[in-house]
Amino acid sequence: MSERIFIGVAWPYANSQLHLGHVAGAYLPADIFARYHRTRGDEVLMVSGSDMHGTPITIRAEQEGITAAEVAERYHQRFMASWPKLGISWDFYTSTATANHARTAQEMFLSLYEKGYIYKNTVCQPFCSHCNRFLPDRYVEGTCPHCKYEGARGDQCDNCGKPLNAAELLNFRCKNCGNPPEFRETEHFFLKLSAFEEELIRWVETKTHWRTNVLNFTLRYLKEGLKDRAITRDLDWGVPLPLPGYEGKRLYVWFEAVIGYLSASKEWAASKGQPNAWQKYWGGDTKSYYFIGKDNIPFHTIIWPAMLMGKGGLNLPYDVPSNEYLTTESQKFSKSRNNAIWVDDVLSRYGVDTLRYLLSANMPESSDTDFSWREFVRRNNDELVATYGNLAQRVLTMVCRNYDNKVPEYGELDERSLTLIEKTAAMLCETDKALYNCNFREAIRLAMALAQEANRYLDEKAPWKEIKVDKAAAARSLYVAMVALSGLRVAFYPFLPESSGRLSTYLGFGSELEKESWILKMPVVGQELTPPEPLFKKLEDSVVEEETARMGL
Ligand SMILES: Nc1ncnc2c1ncn2[C@@H]1O[C@H](COP(=O)(O)OP(=O)(O)OP(=O)(O)O)[C@@H](O)[C@H]1O
Ligand SMILES: [Zn+2]
Repeated sequence: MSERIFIGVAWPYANSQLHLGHVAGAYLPADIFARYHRTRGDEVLMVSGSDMHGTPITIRAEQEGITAAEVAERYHQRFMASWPKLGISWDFYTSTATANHARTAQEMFLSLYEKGYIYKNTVCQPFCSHCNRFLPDRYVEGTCPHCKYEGARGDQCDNCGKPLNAAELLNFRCKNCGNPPEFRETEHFFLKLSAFEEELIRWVETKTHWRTNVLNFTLRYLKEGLKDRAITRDLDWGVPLPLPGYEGKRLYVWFEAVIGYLSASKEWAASKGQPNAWQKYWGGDTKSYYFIGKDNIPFHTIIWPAMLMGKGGLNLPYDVPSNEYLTTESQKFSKSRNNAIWVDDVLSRYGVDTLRYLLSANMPESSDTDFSWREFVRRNNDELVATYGNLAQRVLTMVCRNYDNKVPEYGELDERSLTLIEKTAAMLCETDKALYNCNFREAIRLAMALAQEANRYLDEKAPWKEIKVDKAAAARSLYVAMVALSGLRVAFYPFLPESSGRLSTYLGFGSELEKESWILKMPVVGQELTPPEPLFKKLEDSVVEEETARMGL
Protein backbone atom coordinates (compact mmCIF):
# COMPACT_ATOMS: atom_id res chain seq x y z
CA MET A 1 0.00 0.00 0.00
CA SER A 2 1.42 3.36 -0.88
CA GLU A 3 2.23 5.83 1.86
CA ARG A 4 2.47 9.59 2.14
CA ILE A 5 5.79 10.89 3.39
CA PHE A 6 6.75 14.42 4.42
CA ILE A 7 10.49 15.06 4.56
CA GLY A 8 11.75 18.23 6.23
CA VAL A 9 15.48 18.86 6.02
CA ALA A 10 17.52 21.24 8.20
CA TRP A 11 17.55 24.82 6.95
CA PRO A 12 21.17 25.72 6.21
CA TYR A 13 22.36 29.12 7.45
CA ALA A 14 23.12 31.29 4.45
CA ASN A 15 26.39 32.46 5.96
CA SER A 16 28.83 30.24 4.08
CA GLN A 17 28.94 27.67 1.29
CA LEU A 18 28.06 23.99 1.78
CA HIS A 19 30.62 21.58 3.17
CA LEU A 20 30.66 17.79 3.22
CA GLY A 21 29.42 17.77 6.84
CA HIS A 22 26.13 19.31 5.77
CA VAL A 23 25.75 16.74 3.01
CA ALA A 24 26.55 13.70 5.16
CA GLY A 25 24.61 15.02 8.15
CA ALA A 26 21.33 16.03 6.57
CA TYR A 27 20.95 16.50 2.80
CA LEU A 28 22.21 13.19 1.45
CA PRO A 29 20.26 10.92 3.84
CA ALA A 30 17.10 12.96 3.16
CA ASP A 31 17.60 12.67 -0.58
CA ILE A 32 18.27 8.91 -0.39
CA PHE A 33 15.08 8.51 1.62
CA ALA A 34 13.02 10.64 -0.79
CA ARG A 35 14.26 8.81 -3.89
CA TYR A 36 13.67 5.45 -2.24
CA HIS A 37 10.07 6.30 -1.29
CA ARG A 38 9.28 7.77 -4.70
CA THR A 39 10.57 4.57 -6.33
CA ARG A 40 8.38 2.50 -3.98
CA GLY A 41 5.44 4.44 -5.34
CA ASP A 42 4.88 6.57 -2.26
CA GLU A 43 3.85 10.23 -2.35
CA VAL A 44 6.73 12.37 -1.15
CA LEU A 45 7.10 16.04 -0.31
CA MET A 46 10.69 16.99 0.53
CA VAL A 47 11.23 20.62 1.46
CA SER A 48 13.76 22.97 2.95
CA GLY A 49 15.17 26.41 2.34
CA SER A 50 17.98 28.74 3.23
CA ASP A 51 17.92 30.25 6.70
CA MET A 52 18.45 33.92 5.86
CA HIS A 53 18.19 35.26 9.41
CA GLY A 54 19.98 35.02 12.71
CA THR A 55 23.32 36.06 14.08
CA PRO A 56 25.51 33.75 11.93
CA ILE A 57 24.50 35.99 9.04
CA THR A 58 24.72 39.38 10.73
CA ILE A 59 28.14 38.49 12.14
CA ARG A 60 29.38 37.57 8.67
CA ALA A 61 27.92 40.79 7.24
CA GLU A 62 29.69 42.89 9.87
CA GLN A 63 32.96 41.10 9.16
CA GLU A 64 32.65 41.84 5.45
CA GLY A 65 31.20 45.34 5.77
CA ILE A 66 28.08 44.55 3.71
CA THR A 67 24.41 44.11 4.59
CA ALA A 68 22.95 40.93 6.09
CA ALA A 69 20.58 40.73 3.11
CA GLU A 70 23.54 40.72 0.73
CA VAL A 71 25.30 37.94 2.63
CA ALA A 72 22.16 35.80 2.81
CA GLU A 73 21.25 36.25 -0.84
CA ARG A 74 24.78 35.42 -1.98
CA TYR A 75 24.88 32.08 -0.17
CA HIS A 76 21.25 31.27 -0.97
CA GLN A 77 22.17 31.55 -4.66
CA ARG A 78 25.21 29.33 -4.12
CA PHE A 79 23.10 26.69 -2.35
CA MET A 80 20.62 26.78 -5.22
CA ALA A 81 23.46 26.16 -7.67
CA SER A 82 24.92 23.32 -5.57
CA TRP A 83 21.75 21.23 -5.15
CA PRO A 84 21.47 20.01 -8.74
CA LYS A 85 25.21 19.28 -8.84
CA LEU A 86 24.82 17.15 -5.72
CA GLY A 87 21.70 15.51 -7.08
CA ILE A 88 19.53 16.64 -4.15
CA SER A 89 16.01 16.20 -5.53
CA TRP A 90 13.96 18.81 -3.67
CA ASP A 91 10.26 18.94 -4.26
CA PHE A 92 10.58 22.51 -3.05
CA TYR A 93 13.48 24.61 -1.86
CA THR A 94 12.91 28.19 -0.73
CA SER A 95 14.23 30.62 1.88
CA THR A 96 13.06 32.34 5.06
CA ALA A 97 13.15 35.70 3.26
CA THR A 98 9.73 35.25 1.63
CA ALA A 99 6.58 37.16 2.60
CA ASN A 100 4.81 33.79 2.88
CA HIS A 101 7.29 32.61 5.50
CA ALA A 102 7.05 35.83 7.54
CA ARG A 103 3.26 35.56 7.48
CA THR A 104 3.27 31.88 8.48
CA ALA A 105 5.74 32.54 11.32
CA GLN A 106 3.71 35.49 12.58
CA GLU A 107 0.51 33.44 12.47
CA MET A 108 2.16 30.73 14.54
CA PHE A 109 3.38 33.35 17.04
CA LEU A 110 -0.08 34.89 17.38
CA SER A 111 -1.81 31.55 17.67
CA LEU A 112 0.48 30.47 20.53
CA TYR A 113 0.28 33.94 22.11
CA GLU A 114 -3.52 33.92 22.10
CA LYS A 115 -3.55 30.50 23.76
CA GLY A 116 -1.23 31.69 26.47
CA TYR A 117 1.74 29.61 25.34
CA ILE A 118 3.73 32.74 24.62
CA TYR A 119 4.07 35.40 27.30
CA LYS A 120 6.04 38.57 27.92
CA ASN A 121 8.69 38.92 30.56
CA THR A 122 11.50 41.26 31.56
CA VAL A 123 14.88 39.61 31.47
CA CYS A 124 18.51 40.49 31.87
CA GLN A 125 20.38 40.19 28.61
CA PRO A 126 24.10 40.59 27.97
CA PHE A 127 24.87 44.13 26.85
CA CYS A 128 28.31 45.18 25.64
CA SER A 129 28.93 48.74 26.78
CA HIS A 130 31.98 48.88 24.56
CA CYS A 131 29.99 48.01 21.42
CA ASN A 132 26.86 49.71 22.81
CA ARG A 133 24.35 46.96 22.06
CA PHE A 134 22.62 43.86 23.35
CA LEU A 135 24.47 40.68 22.44
CA PRO A 136 22.14 37.98 21.14
CA ASP A 137 23.21 34.33 20.76
CA ARG A 138 26.37 33.99 18.77
CA TYR A 139 27.58 37.45 19.74
CA VAL A 140 28.56 35.92 23.08
CA GLU A 141 31.10 33.15 23.53
CA GLY A 142 32.34 31.33 26.60
CA THR A 143 32.73 27.99 28.35
CA CYS A 144 29.84 25.52 28.35
CA PRO A 145 28.53 24.96 31.89
CA HIS A 146 27.63 21.33 31.06
CA CYS A 147 30.66 19.92 29.26
CA LYS A 148 33.21 22.73 29.84
CA TYR A 149 33.84 23.12 26.09
CA GLU A 150 35.55 26.51 25.70
CA GLY A 151 34.14 27.57 22.34
CA ALA A 152 30.45 27.44 23.32
CA ARG A 153 28.18 30.15 21.96
CA GLY A 154 25.36 32.13 23.51
CA ASP A 155 22.73 29.97 21.82
CA GLN A 156 24.17 26.47 22.00
CA CYS A 157 27.21 24.36 22.78
CA ASP A 158 28.50 22.67 19.62
CA ASN A 159 30.24 20.02 21.68
CA CYS A 160 27.46 18.59 23.88
CA GLY A 161 24.57 19.92 21.81
CA LYS A 162 22.68 21.59 24.66
CA PRO A 163 20.86 24.81 23.87
CA LEU A 164 22.09 27.60 26.16
CA ASN A 165 21.32 31.10 27.30
CA ALA A 166 24.23 33.53 27.24
CA ALA A 167 24.01 34.01 31.01
CA GLU A 168 24.70 30.32 31.59
CA LEU A 169 28.12 30.48 29.90
CA LEU A 170 31.19 30.62 32.09
CA ASN A 171 33.77 33.36 31.29
CA PHE A 172 31.47 34.87 28.71
CA ARG A 173 32.78 37.62 26.46
CA CYS A 174 31.62 39.76 23.53
CA LYS A 175 32.55 38.04 20.28
CA ASN A 176 33.21 41.36 18.65
CA CYS A 177 35.53 43.07 21.15
CA GLY A 178 36.36 40.35 23.68
CA ASN A 179 35.16 42.41 26.69
CA PRO A 180 32.86 40.80 29.27
CA PRO A 181 29.32 42.08 28.78
CA GLU A 182 27.14 43.47 31.58
CA PHE A 183 23.51 42.44 32.01
CA ARG A 184 20.71 44.92 31.34
CA GLU A 185 16.98 44.57 31.52
CA THR A 186 14.97 44.19 28.34
CA GLU A 187 11.53 42.85 27.52
CA HIS A 188 11.15 39.57 25.65
CA PHE A 189 8.55 37.01 24.67
CA PHE A 190 8.87 33.47 26.03
CA LEU A 191 7.64 30.14 24.75
CA LYS A 192 6.06 28.29 27.66
CA LEU A 193 7.94 25.04 27.07
CA SER A 194 7.32 23.96 30.66
CA ALA A 195 3.61 23.61 29.84
CA PHE A 196 4.42 20.82 27.36
CA GLU A 197 6.85 18.84 29.47
CA GLU A 198 4.57 15.97 30.42
CA GLU A 199 2.90 15.69 27.06
CA LEU A 200 6.33 15.66 25.41
CA ILE A 201 7.65 12.93 27.70
CA ARG A 202 4.57 10.78 27.03
CA TRP A 203 4.93 11.38 23.29
CA VAL A 204 8.68 10.68 23.13
CA GLU A 205 8.31 7.50 25.18
CA THR A 206 6.22 6.03 22.35
CA LYS A 207 9.04 6.68 19.87
CA THR A 208 10.83 3.37 20.31
CA HIS A 209 11.68 3.33 16.59
CA TRP A 210 13.88 6.45 16.96
CA ARG A 211 17.65 6.10 16.77
CA THR A 212 19.09 5.41 20.21
CA ASN A 213 21.17 8.59 20.27
CA VAL A 214 18.17 10.75 19.37
CA LEU A 215 15.87 9.07 21.86
CA ASN A 216 18.36 9.12 24.72
CA PHE A 217 19.42 12.71 24.16
CA THR A 218 15.80 13.84 24.05
CA LEU A 219 14.66 11.91 27.12
CA ARG A 220 17.66 13.03 29.16
CA TYR A 221 16.97 16.61 28.16
CA LEU A 222 13.28 16.35 29.01
CA LYS A 223 13.89 14.71 32.35
CA GLU A 224 16.23 17.49 33.42
CA GLY A 225 13.13 19.71 33.25
CA LEU A 226 12.12 22.16 30.54
CA LYS A 227 12.73 25.87 30.98
CA ASP A 228 10.68 28.45 29.11
CA ARG A 229 12.77 30.02 26.36
CA ALA A 230 12.93 33.55 25.03
CA ILE A 231 11.85 33.55 21.39
CA THR A 232 12.58 37.17 20.55
CA ARG A 233 15.87 39.03 20.22
CA ASP A 234 17.08 42.64 20.14
CA LEU A 235 18.05 42.66 16.49
CA ASP A 236 16.93 44.43 13.34
CA TRP A 237 17.44 41.41 11.03
CA GLY A 238 14.74 38.76 10.97
CA VAL A 239 10.96 38.39 11.04
CA PRO A 240 9.30 41.31 12.89
CA LEU A 241 6.89 40.65 15.76
CA PRO A 242 3.24 40.79 14.75
CA LEU A 243 2.47 43.15 17.68
CA PRO A 244 2.90 46.93 17.79
CA GLY A 245 5.57 48.49 20.01
CA TYR A 246 8.39 46.00 19.43
CA GLU A 247 10.04 47.49 16.36
CA GLY A 248 13.59 46.83 17.60
CA LYS A 249 12.94 43.12 18.14
CA ARG A 250 12.76 40.10 15.87
CA LEU A 251 11.58 36.51 16.25
CA TYR A 252 14.39 34.29 17.46
CA VAL A 253 15.79 32.45 14.48
CA TRP A 254 15.22 28.99 15.93
CA PHE A 255 11.58 29.64 16.74
CA GLU A 256 11.16 31.12 13.29
CA ALA A 257 13.24 28.77 11.09
CA VAL A 258 11.49 25.53 12.09
CA ILE A 259 8.21 27.12 10.99
CA GLY A 260 9.86 27.06 7.55
CA TYR A 261 8.81 23.42 7.18
CA LEU A 262 5.20 24.55 7.22
CA SER A 263 5.65 27.74 5.21
CA ALA A 264 7.66 25.90 2.52
CA SER A 265 4.86 23.31 2.24
CA LYS A 266 2.34 26.12 1.74
CA GLU A 267 4.54 27.81 -0.84
CA TRP A 268 4.98 24.50 -2.68
CA ALA A 269 1.20 24.06 -2.79
CA ALA A 270 0.67 27.61 -4.06
CA SER A 271 3.33 27.10 -6.73
CA LYS A 272 1.36 24.09 -8.01
CA GLY A 273 -1.80 26.17 -8.24
CA GLN A 274 -3.38 24.01 -5.47
CA PRO A 275 -3.15 26.25 -2.39
CA ASN A 276 -4.61 23.58 -0.08
CA ALA A 277 -2.44 20.69 -1.28
CA TRP A 278 -0.03 21.16 1.67
CA GLN A 279 -2.70 20.02 4.11
CA LYS A 280 -2.52 16.36 3.16
CA TYR A 281 1.17 16.38 4.12
CA TRP A 282 0.41 17.82 7.56
CA GLY A 283 -2.48 15.66 8.61
CA GLY A 284 -3.99 12.18 8.45
CA ASP A 285 -1.63 9.24 8.22
CA THR A 286 1.22 11.13 6.53
CA LYS A 287 4.50 10.30 8.24
CA SER A 288 6.83 13.26 8.83
CA TYR A 289 10.58 12.72 8.88
CA TYR A 290 13.11 15.41 9.78
CA PHE A 291 16.72 14.97 8.61
CA ILE A 292 19.23 16.97 10.61
CA GLY A 293 22.68 16.92 12.21
CA LYS A 294 22.82 16.17 15.93
CA ASP A 295 23.17 19.78 17.07
CA ASN A 296 19.62 20.29 15.81
CA ILE A 297 18.05 17.43 17.80
CA PRO A 298 16.40 19.40 20.65
CA PHE A 299 14.86 21.86 18.20
CA HIS A 300 13.17 19.02 16.29
CA THR A 301 12.30 16.61 19.10
CA ILE A 302 11.27 19.16 21.74
CA ILE A 303 10.81 22.78 20.63
CA TRP A 304 9.13 22.21 17.23
CA PRO A 305 6.87 19.43 18.59
CA ALA A 306 5.90 21.72 21.51
CA MET A 307 5.01 24.48 19.05
CA LEU A 308 2.96 22.02 16.99
CA MET A 309 1.19 20.70 20.11
CA GLY A 310 0.38 24.27 21.10
CA LYS A 311 -0.95 25.16 17.67
CA GLY A 312 -2.86 21.89 17.22
CA GLY A 313 -4.17 20.22 14.07
CA LEU A 314 -0.75 19.57 12.50
CA ASN A 315 1.23 16.30 12.47
CA LEU A 316 4.07 15.87 14.94
CA PRO A 317 7.35 14.34 13.70
CA TYR A 318 7.15 10.61 13.12
CA ASP A 319 10.92 10.21 13.11
CA VAL A 320 13.96 12.44 13.45
CA PRO A 321 16.78 10.27 12.07
CA SER A 322 19.51 12.66 13.08
CA ASN A 323 23.11 11.93 12.13
CA GLU A 324 26.20 12.48 14.23
CA TYR A 325 29.05 14.62 12.87
CA LEU A 326 31.32 14.18 9.91
CA THR A 327 34.70 15.21 11.26
CA THR A 328 38.27 15.91 10.21
CA GLU A 329 40.82 14.74 12.73
CA SER A 330 37.92 14.27 15.16
CA GLN A 331 36.71 17.90 14.87
CA LYS A 332 33.27 18.78 13.49
CA PHE A 333 33.56 20.22 9.97
CA SER A 334 32.66 23.78 10.53
CA LYS A 335 32.32 26.87 8.44
CA SER A 336 33.25 28.96 11.40
CA ARG A 337 36.32 26.87 12.27
CA ASN A 338 37.43 26.80 8.65
CA ASN A 339 38.41 23.12 8.61
CA ALA A 340 35.81 22.17 6.05
CA ILE A 341 35.91 20.47 2.66
CA TRP A 342 33.66 22.40 0.31
CA VAL A 343 31.07 20.69 -1.87
CA ASP A 344 31.56 22.84 -4.97
CA ASP A 345 35.32 22.35 -4.81
CA VAL A 346 35.09 18.54 -4.53
CA LEU A 347 32.52 18.33 -7.33
CA SER A 348 34.77 20.35 -9.63
CA ARG A 349 37.25 17.45 -9.57
CA TYR A 350 35.25 14.25 -8.86
CA GLY A 351 32.02 12.66 -9.95
CA VAL A 352 28.94 13.23 -7.83
CA ASP A 353 28.30 9.49 -7.35
CA THR A 354 31.83 8.92 -6.07
CA LEU A 355 31.17 11.54 -3.40
CA ARG A 356 27.67 10.25 -2.61
CA TYR A 357 28.98 6.70 -2.36
CA LEU A 358 31.71 7.51 0.12
CA LEU A 359 29.44 9.68 2.27
CA SER A 360 26.74 6.97 2.26
CA ALA A 361 29.05 4.05 3.01
CA ASN A 362 30.75 6.06 5.79
CA MET A 363 27.67 7.97 6.92
CA PRO A 364 27.96 9.18 10.56
CA GLU A 365 24.74 7.35 11.48
CA SER A 366 25.55 6.24 14.98
CA SER A 367 28.87 7.90 15.80
CA ASP A 368 31.06 10.75 14.59
CA THR A 369 33.00 9.64 11.53
CA ASP A 370 36.24 11.05 10.17
CA PHE A 371 36.29 11.93 6.48
CA SER A 372 39.31 10.32 4.85
CA TRP A 373 40.65 10.92 1.35
CA ARG A 374 42.29 7.50 1.52
CA GLU A 375 38.85 5.91 2.00
CA PHE A 376 37.48 8.11 -0.77
CA VAL A 377 40.05 6.75 -3.25
CA ARG A 378 39.94 3.18 -1.93
CA ARG A 379 36.16 2.85 -2.00
CA ASN A 380 35.98 4.45 -5.44
CA ASN A 381 38.63 2.17 -6.92
CA ASP A 382 37.89 -1.12 -5.13
CA GLU A 383 34.13 -0.94 -4.80
CA LEU A 384 32.64 1.41 -7.40
CA VAL A 385 35.15 0.76 -10.21
CA ALA A 386 36.48 -2.78 -9.63
CA THR A 387 33.36 -4.41 -8.19
CA TYR A 388 30.25 -2.67 -9.50
CA GLY A 389 31.37 -0.65 -12.54
CA ASN A 390 33.55 -3.39 -13.91
CA LEU A 391 30.78 -5.95 -13.60
CA ALA A 392 28.47 -3.77 -15.67
CA GLN A 393 31.16 -2.98 -18.20
CA ARG A 394 32.29 -6.59 -18.71
CA VAL A 395 28.78 -7.96 -19.08
CA LEU A 396 27.30 -5.27 -21.28
CA THR A 397 30.30 -5.01 -23.58
CA MET A 398 30.29 -8.77 -24.17
CA VAL A 399 26.57 -8.77 -24.82
CA CYS A 400 26.79 -5.93 -27.32
CA ARG A 401 29.79 -7.42 -29.13
CA ASN A 402 28.61 -10.99 -29.35
CA TYR A 403 24.86 -10.77 -29.54
CA ASP A 404 24.35 -8.00 -32.05
CA ASN A 405 23.59 -5.26 -29.48
CA LYS A 406 20.54 -7.14 -28.22
CA VAL A 407 19.50 -8.80 -24.95
CA PRO A 408 20.27 -12.49 -25.75
CA GLU A 409 17.98 -15.55 -25.42
CA TYR A 410 18.89 -17.32 -22.18
CA GLY A 411 17.27 -20.75 -22.63
CA GLU A 412 16.87 -22.87 -19.51
CA LEU A 413 18.32 -21.65 -16.21
CA ASP A 414 20.62 -23.89 -14.17
CA GLU A 415 20.67 -24.11 -10.37
CA ARG A 416 23.63 -21.72 -9.96
CA SER A 417 21.94 -19.10 -12.13
CA LEU A 418 18.64 -19.40 -10.28
CA THR A 419 20.48 -18.91 -7.00
CA LEU A 420 21.96 -15.60 -8.16
CA ILE A 421 18.54 -14.40 -9.30
CA GLU A 422 17.03 -15.38 -5.95
CA LYS A 423 19.82 -13.60 -4.09
CA THR A 424 19.22 -10.49 -6.17
CA ALA A 425 15.53 -10.53 -5.34
CA ALA A 426 16.35 -11.11 -1.65
CA MET A 427 18.81 -8.20 -1.70
CA LEU A 428 16.03 -5.93 -2.97
CA CYS A 429 13.80 -7.05 -0.09
CA GLU A 430 16.52 -6.47 2.47
CA THR A 431 17.54 -3.06 1.11
CA ASP A 432 13.86 -2.13 1.08
CA LYS A 433 13.63 -2.94 4.77
CA ALA A 434 16.89 -1.16 5.64
CA LEU A 435 15.93 2.00 3.75
CA TYR A 436 12.42 2.00 5.20
CA ASN A 437 14.04 2.09 8.64
CA CYS A 438 16.60 4.74 7.64
CA ASN A 439 19.55 2.31 7.92
CA PHE A 440 21.40 3.77 4.98
CA ARG A 441 24.85 2.30 5.56
CA GLU A 442 23.34 -1.15 5.86
CA ALA A 443 21.39 -0.75 2.62
CA ILE A 444 24.37 0.33 0.56
CA ARG A 445 26.49 -2.44 2.08
CA LEU A 446 23.89 -5.04 1.07
CA ALA A 447 23.86 -3.73 -2.50
CA MET A 448 27.65 -3.83 -2.80
CA ALA A 449 27.71 -7.36 -1.35
CA LEU A 450 25.38 -8.50 -4.12
CA ALA A 451 27.69 -6.90 -6.71
CA GLN A 452 30.51 -9.03 -5.24
CA GLU A 453 28.29 -12.08 -5.43
CA ALA A 454 27.52 -11.37 -9.10
CA ASN A 455 31.25 -11.05 -9.81
CA ARG A 456 31.82 -14.47 -8.25
CA TYR A 457 29.09 -15.91 -10.47
CA LEU A 458 30.64 -14.38 -13.55
CA ASP A 459 34.12 -15.61 -12.68
CA GLU A 460 32.81 -19.14 -12.14
CA LYS A 461 30.82 -19.18 -15.35
CA ALA A 462 33.54 -17.35 -17.34
CA PRO A 463 31.34 -16.54 -20.35
CA TRP A 464 34.49 -15.33 -22.17
CA LYS A 465 35.54 -19.03 -22.19
CA GLU A 466 32.02 -20.46 -22.62
CA ILE A 467 31.50 -18.42 -25.75
CA LYS A 468 34.23 -20.31 -27.56
CA VAL A 469 32.52 -23.66 -27.05
CA ASP A 470 28.87 -23.02 -26.23
CA LYS A 471 27.41 -19.67 -27.28
CA ALA A 472 24.02 -20.47 -25.71
CA ALA A 473 25.61 -21.14 -22.30
CA ALA A 474 27.52 -17.86 -22.49
CA ALA A 475 24.26 -16.07 -23.36
CA ARG A 476 22.62 -17.56 -20.28
CA SER A 477 25.45 -16.48 -17.96
CA LEU A 478 25.45 -12.97 -19.38
CA TYR A 479 21.68 -12.70 -19.16
CA VAL A 480 21.70 -13.77 -15.52
CA ALA A 481 24.42 -11.23 -14.76
CA MET A 482 22.18 -8.62 -16.43
CA VAL A 483 19.39 -9.62 -14.06
CA ALA A 484 21.73 -8.96 -11.12
CA LEU A 485 22.62 -5.59 -12.65
CA SER A 486 18.93 -4.81 -13.00
CA GLY A 487 18.53 -5.34 -9.25
CA LEU A 488 21.64 -3.31 -8.50
CA ARG A 489 20.52 -0.27 -10.50
CA VAL A 490 17.36 -0.13 -8.34
CA ALA A 491 19.12 -0.70 -5.00
CA PHE A 492 21.84 1.84 -5.80
CA TYR A 493 19.46 4.39 -7.30
CA PRO A 494 18.72 6.36 -4.10
CA PHE A 495 22.44 6.62 -3.40
CA LEU A 496 23.90 6.89 -6.91
CA PRO A 497 21.20 8.36 -9.13
CA GLU A 498 23.51 9.40 -11.97
CA SER A 499 25.15 6.02 -12.61
CA SER A 500 21.93 4.10 -11.90
CA GLY A 501 20.11 6.12 -14.54
CA ARG A 502 22.81 5.33 -17.08
CA LEU A 503 22.98 1.64 -16.18
CA SER A 504 19.24 1.50 -16.53
CA THR A 505 19.42 2.71 -20.15
CA TYR A 506 22.33 0.35 -20.91
CA LEU A 507 20.09 -2.52 -19.76
CA GLY A 508 17.36 -1.38 -22.10
CA PHE A 509 15.09 0.21 -19.46
CA GLY A 510 14.26 3.91 -19.31
CA SER A 511 16.49 6.15 -17.18
CA GLU A 512 13.68 7.24 -14.85
CA LEU A 513 13.77 4.72 -12.04
CA GLU A 514 11.23 6.59 -9.94
CA LYS A 515 8.60 5.61 -12.51
CA GLU A 516 9.30 1.92 -11.78
CA SER A 517 8.94 0.16 -8.44
CA TRP A 518 11.21 -1.50 -5.89
CA ILE A 519 11.18 -4.87 -7.62
CA LEU A 520 13.43 -6.99 -9.81
CA LYS A 521 12.65 -6.35 -13.45
CA MET A 522 13.94 -8.83 -16.02
CA PRO A 523 15.73 -7.49 -19.11
CA VAL A 524 13.58 -8.07 -22.18
CA VAL A 525 14.98 -10.63 -24.62
CA GLY A 526 15.59 -9.08 -28.04
CA GLN A 527 15.62 -5.52 -26.66
CA GLU A 528 18.14 -3.32 -28.55
CA LEU A 529 21.06 -2.05 -26.46
CA THR A 530 23.61 0.70 -26.84
CA PRO A 531 27.23 -0.12 -25.94
CA PRO A 532 28.03 1.12 -22.42
CA GLU A 533 30.44 3.80 -21.21
CA PRO A 534 32.22 3.02 -17.91
CA LEU A 535 30.03 3.92 -14.91
CA PHE A 536 32.95 5.20 -12.79
CA LYS A 537 36.53 6.40 -13.22
CA LYS A 538 39.54 5.08 -11.35
CA LEU A 539 41.36 7.65 -9.20
CA GLU A 540 45.14 7.90 -8.92
CA ASP A 541 46.61 7.17 -5.49
CA SER A 542 48.24 10.61 -5.65
CA VAL A 543 44.78 12.10 -5.04
CA VAL A 544 45.19 11.28 -1.34
CA GLU A 545 48.30 13.43 -0.97
CA GLU A 546 47.09 16.23 -3.22
CA GLU A 547 43.82 16.60 -1.33
CA THR A 548 45.39 16.30 2.10
CA ALA A 549 47.88 19.03 1.15
CA ARG A 550 45.01 21.21 -0.10
CA MET A 551 43.41 20.97 3.34
CA GLY A 552 46.62 22.13 4.95
CA LEU A 553 46.75 19.13 7.29
N1 LIG B 1 30.11 18.31 10.36
C1 LIG B 1 28.81 18.02 10.30
N2 LIG B 1 28.39 16.73 10.37
C2 LIG B 1 27.08 16.42 10.29
N3 LIG B 1 26.10 17.34 10.14
C3 LIG B 1 26.45 18.65 10.06
C4 LIG B 1 27.81 19.06 10.15
N4 LIG B 1 27.86 20.43 10.04
C5 LIG B 1 26.58 20.83 9.89
N5 LIG B 1 25.73 19.78 9.92
C6 LIG B 1 24.26 19.81 9.79
O1 LIG B 1 23.92 20.48 8.60
C7 LIG B 1 22.69 21.19 8.78
C8 LIG B 1 22.82 22.63 8.32
O2 LIG B 1 23.85 23.25 9.07
P1 LIG B 1 23.88 24.81 9.43
O3 LIG B 1 23.85 25.62 8.22
O4 LIG B 1 22.90 25.06 10.51
O5 LIG B 1 25.37 24.88 9.94
P2 LIG B 1 26.03 24.76 11.34
O6 LIG B 1 25.67 23.50 12.06
O7 LIG B 1 25.85 26.05 12.01
O8 LIG B 1 27.48 24.56 10.81
P3 LIG B 1 28.80 25.37 11.06
O9 LIG B 1 29.33 24.87 12.36
O10 LIG B 1 29.57 24.86 9.88
O11 LIG B 1 28.50 26.83 11.02
C9 LIG B 1 22.37 21.08 10.27
O12 LIG B 1 21.37 20.09 10.45
C10 LIG B 1 23.65 20.62 10.90
O13 LIG B 1 23.42 19.82 12.03
ZN1 LIG C 1 31.77 44.11 22.50
